[in-house]
Order: sequence, then C-alpha cells, then structure tokens
Amino acid sequence: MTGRVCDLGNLMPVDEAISRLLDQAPPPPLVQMIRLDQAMGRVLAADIHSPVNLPAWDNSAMDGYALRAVDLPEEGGWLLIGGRIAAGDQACAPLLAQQAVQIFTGAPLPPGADTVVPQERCRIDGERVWLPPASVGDHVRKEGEEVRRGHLLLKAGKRLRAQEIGLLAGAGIARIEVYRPLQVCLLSSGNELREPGDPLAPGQIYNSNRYCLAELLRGWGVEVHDYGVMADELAASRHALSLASSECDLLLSSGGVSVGEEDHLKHAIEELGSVDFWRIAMQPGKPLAFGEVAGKPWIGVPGNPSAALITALVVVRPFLLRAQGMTDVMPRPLAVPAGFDWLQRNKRRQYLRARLTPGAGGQLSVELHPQQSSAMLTAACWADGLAVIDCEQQVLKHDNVMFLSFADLMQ
Ligand SMILES: Nc1nc2c(c(=O)[nH]1)N[C@H]1C(S)=C(S)[C@@H](COP(=O)(O)OP(=O)(O)OC[C@H]3O[C@@H](n4cnc5c(N)ncnc54)[C@H](O)[C@@H]3O)O[C@H]1N2
Ligand code: MOO
Repeated sequence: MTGRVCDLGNLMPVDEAISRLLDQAPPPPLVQMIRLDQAMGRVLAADIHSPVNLPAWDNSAMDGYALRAVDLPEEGGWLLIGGRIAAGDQACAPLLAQQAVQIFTGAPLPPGADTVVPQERCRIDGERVWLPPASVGDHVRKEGEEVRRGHLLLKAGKRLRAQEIGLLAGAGIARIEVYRPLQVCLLSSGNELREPGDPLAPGQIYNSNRYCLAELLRGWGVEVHDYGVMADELAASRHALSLASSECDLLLSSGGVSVGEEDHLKHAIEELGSVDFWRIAMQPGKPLAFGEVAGKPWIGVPGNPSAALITALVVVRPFLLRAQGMTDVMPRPLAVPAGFDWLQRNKRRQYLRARLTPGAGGQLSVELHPQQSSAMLTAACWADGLAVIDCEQQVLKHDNVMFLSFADLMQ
C-alpha cells in the first residue's frame, strides 16, 4: 500500500492474498433476462448500447423563451412571441425570423431555434418579449449530447444501482441480461456455538458470525444458503460439506482455521477436496483457509467475530464480487488526517475500527475506538469504517491515514 519494505516472516501480504483469490475466482454464474424492476443489485452480463440518442432531440433546460441567437442584438432587444411549446408537445412549425416562442423545461426546440433565455430574465409587453444578451446554445440540451445512439451506455460487469436502472429506463430499455445470483453456502464451525434464543450451558456462546456473515453476503447481492453450525464430528461435517457443495457455487465458513486440533472441518474438506491454510499479514484476521470441496471453492474465515467480519470485508468481498461477474471489485480508500498517534510498529497491516469525526473547521479526521480486540464487535458497531495502517507504519496526528468506509465495503 505504501511501498514500505516489511519483514513479514511467513505471513502472506494482504494484497497477495486478495490477488491469489481473484486469480482463482470461478467464472460468473449463468445469465438470465430480467425486467428492470428486478434489476437492483444485479450484475450486467453484456455491454448495453443505447438504442436512442440522449436527449432524443434538442430541448429546453429552462422555462423561458426560445430564439435564434442571431436575431438578438448584442445588447438584447425585443422579439415577437410566435407561439408556446410545453413538454410533451411536438414542435413542428419552424421558428420565424425575429420571433421567439414561449417554451417549458423539457419541451422540444422548434426548428431554427438555438438558444433559450429563462423567463425571469425577460420582460413581456403584449405580443412582444424583451430578451437580455444571450449566446448561442444557452440553456439548450442538444440531441445526443449525453449519449449517442449505438454508443456504450453501461459495461458488462457493472453492478446496477438506482442511477444505472434510471439510465436504462431513460433509454427505453425494459429487459436486461444479468448474471444469476451467486449461491453461497454459509457454515459455522465450533462445538461451543448455540443459537440466539436458546439457553446456554457453561462454556457455550451464541453464534454471532452466522448472522453477521449472512447479512454481509446479502448486501453483496449473494443468495445465502444457511447451513447453521456443522456438528463437530467428521461424518457429519463431511455430509454437510458435500450437500453444500452440491447446492451452491461457493462455500464460506467461519471458525476452525487457526492451529486448533479440535477440528473436523479440515479433515472433512481434505477428504472431499483440498485445503490450504494461509497466514495473512493483517490484524485482525491472520488465519484464513482456501480450498475446494468437490470442485466448489471454499473459504474459511477466522472464528473471532471481528476477525470474521473484517476478513470477509477486506479479503473475501473482492473474490465474491468477482465470482458474480463484477469487474470493479476493490474498494477505494480515502486519505483522511488522523486524529490520533500510532507509534507501535506492527508486522501485520492493521484494520482498526474507526470513525470520521468533523473538527472545528468542518475538516474530517479519523478517530479510533479504544478497544480493538478481534473477539469483540462493539467497536465495529461504533465505527463507520476501518483505518488502515500498514506494516511498520507509524502515524502522527494530522498525518493522512487510509480509511475504508463500511458503506463501501458492505455493498
Ligand atoms: N496458538 C495460536 N492460537 C491462535 C492463533 C495462533 O496463531 N496461534 N490465532 C488466533 C487468531 S488471530 C484467531 S482469529 C483465532 C482464529 O481461530 P479459528 O478460526 O480456528 O476459530 P475458533 O478457534 O473456532 O474460534 C476463535 C474464537 O471465535 C469464537 N467463535 C468461533 N465461531 C464463532 C461464531 N460463529 N460466532 C461467535 N464466536 C465464534 C470462538 O468461540 C473462539 O473464541 O485463533 C487464535 N488462536
Ligand atoms: O488475527 Mo485474529 O484474526 O486477530 O483475531
């Protein structure tokens, strides 16, 4: 991220982990035709070229008077009012010399008119209108100035938001070709896990990753198949994984990826496919497992709740977006002045739960939550993003620090 040389030992740099995953992303799912009102969050499977010019014809950007600029003296002057055109009217009669027509926003310019003057700058006297000096093209939206017929409107690989859907509608496109939603099976691993609402026996905790990861996946446009907790027993893990691999395009699990021995997940996956344990230079989120189960990619994020959340946001998200056919999958960090000093030098890149706080002059600065434990989620709830501090990097108050907003990472 900064070009700094870090001795990471046997840890894999975060960027390498992401690019290794992207290299192995499966091809996007099959395509389907859908209506525009079903298109929110879906990924375009083919380039879309505009079937029309946008705008379709020259039209007025203001309520006012349309004229031919050469008819108006340099210092402004009087023209005869030759008609009235509202939005939805058809402008067929050409504008006569020394005339202006009253026109409304969005209405077509009559042939010959090339300029519009807003009504509040004009003076009416009976059949005549006085117009101030104007330049050719003022307040005119020219045919095709936004997009020309046949030109690229949206590229394949784009995830559709409200504005893209509006653009497609504006071009008269009713149906589009998108990728089918990616099917992801979600599994939790850990004998200690119980569901919220159930009583807890000593040593047991509630399963938070299941709920948190499922919502992340849905936010990324994925269809979630929730397998709950895998029984901590080889045959049961094998059964759940094999079912999941037949039902889904991809498997995501949490827990059981560090050095623990209590772990049937690893053995079950080795029997059904293959697994590679990575140690990534990020904190939280060092352990991550990547492999395949019966030919379907499987990613295992760490069990600690904040480590699971942040690994999913930073490392898993680009992979899942690419597997959905998206081209632009990396978040764009902002450089924002730090409101803190960070003097410790870390081997692992820090992803610190942080918030943007406006100072006296309105300038934003990044504040850190005092509790950065990977086992706790309260700091992530307080935060609106992650401050990223690279390995060996020290930060002094007011230095720029990279900030990744949750709003970006969660879509
Ligand atoms: N000797 C070492 N121990 C650990 C290391 C290490 O390098 N050497 N790494 C630590 C780090 S960093 C992390 S992160 C964790 C990751 O461990 P696992 O992915 O194997 O996860 P578990 O051991 O299953 O669980 C860790 C922790 O998280 C809780 N957990 C698990 N699943 C859930 C869930 N679905 N909802 C809520 N909480 C969950 C679990 O109870 C544990 O407390 O390993 C460190 N250890
Ligand atoms: O790196 Mo672990 O993922 O800190 O908790």
